[in-house]
Amino acid sequence: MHDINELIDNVRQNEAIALKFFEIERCILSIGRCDQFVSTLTKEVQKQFNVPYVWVNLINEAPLSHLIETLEKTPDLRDRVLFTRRHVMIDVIKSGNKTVLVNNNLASCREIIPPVYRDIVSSVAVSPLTIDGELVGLFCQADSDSSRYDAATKDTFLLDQLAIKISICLSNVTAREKLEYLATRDPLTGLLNRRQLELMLEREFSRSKKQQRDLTVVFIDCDAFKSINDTLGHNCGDEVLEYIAKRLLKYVHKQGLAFRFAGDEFVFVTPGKSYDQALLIAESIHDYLQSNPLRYKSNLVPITVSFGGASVIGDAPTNYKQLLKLADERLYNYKNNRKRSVPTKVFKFLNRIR
Ligand SMILES: Nc1nc2c(ncn2[C@@H]2O[C@H](COP(=O)(O)OP(=O)(O)OP(=O)(O)O)[C@@H](O)[C@H]2O)c(=O)[nH]1
Repeated sequence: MHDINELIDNVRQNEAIALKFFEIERCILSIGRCDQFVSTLTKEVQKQFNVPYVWVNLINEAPLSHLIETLEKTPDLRDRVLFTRRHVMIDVIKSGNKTVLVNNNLASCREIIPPVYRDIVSSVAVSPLTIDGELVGLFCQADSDSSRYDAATKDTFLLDQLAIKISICLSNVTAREKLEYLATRDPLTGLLNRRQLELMLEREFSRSKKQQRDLTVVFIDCDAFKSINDTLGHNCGDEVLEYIAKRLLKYVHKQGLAFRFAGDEFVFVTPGKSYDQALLIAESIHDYLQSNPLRYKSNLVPITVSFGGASVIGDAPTNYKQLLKLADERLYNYKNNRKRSVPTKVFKFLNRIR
């Protein structure tokens, strides 16, 4: 009799857990963005199972590295997502694909615990997350009670089931994000592509006019880029483009958006900045590149850029296409004036190594 009651109790408990799993899955299944996915998942597990600390470790290499920028910028996720190297994850879960419970020697998994929880948690359940059989992350639940995730007394079957469900949903959401990333970014530099520039300008142009708030567009073009390609090879040309893109992102990051327009032409847009303010940014990029040549194999390749801008308030164009056209014309005037005056450092360098 006692056994039957126990059995019935077990069935009821399993049913309750299955319902909670269903509820979690229902909440995360149709989410299309990774930031919302991590936020909803961690909050829902906290709520359904009354777990005080829940977070996700994601691998900081392919196939998820493109998510780092967005997820790290989301304030709500500061303690809910960590980017971690694969070997650090393997050190914790070893080569198995099962949940690991740790409640003594937490130092062994310190790196996978968000810094704010490190001195609070006393037991952790670490479940591997996989996409197509490859380890891509860890789903972690923790408590200040050291007996909650005790390897000696607790079973991990249900935690493994939960991790399998999360892995399937993660695979869906990352596939959707990857598609969106590929459709909006330039594959070489990772900058937003020309289509995104036009969409953004179409939107921001009318807002800027309505609010009489300036909006400046600046073109940046690498000098003698074809000669760099021809002399040092296409790979070197690619590295030059990546180097410029990185610097562009660094200088424009908090003040606007950077785009690859075409070939060796880049554009940045600074909402709220005047023409003069935006040109100061362009000058900083120019000056940095001029004094920091790119190291390519045994060469130090000098890089110079030309630039030209236009602004909504200052130049009063009637639409965003005119704004772009004006900025492009100023870039070419700038470039042609420089070409006529002095041969650039780049040409001298290339002539020397030819
Ligand atoms: N390596 C590399 N080259 C590219 C890429 N896209 C376009 N190009 C090359 O970029 C070159 C652009 O040449 P131009 O527009 O004449 O530029 P430039 O030599 O800098 O000339 P100026 O702008 O007048 O100084 C072309 O030779 C293209 O083949 C790319 O993704 N990678």
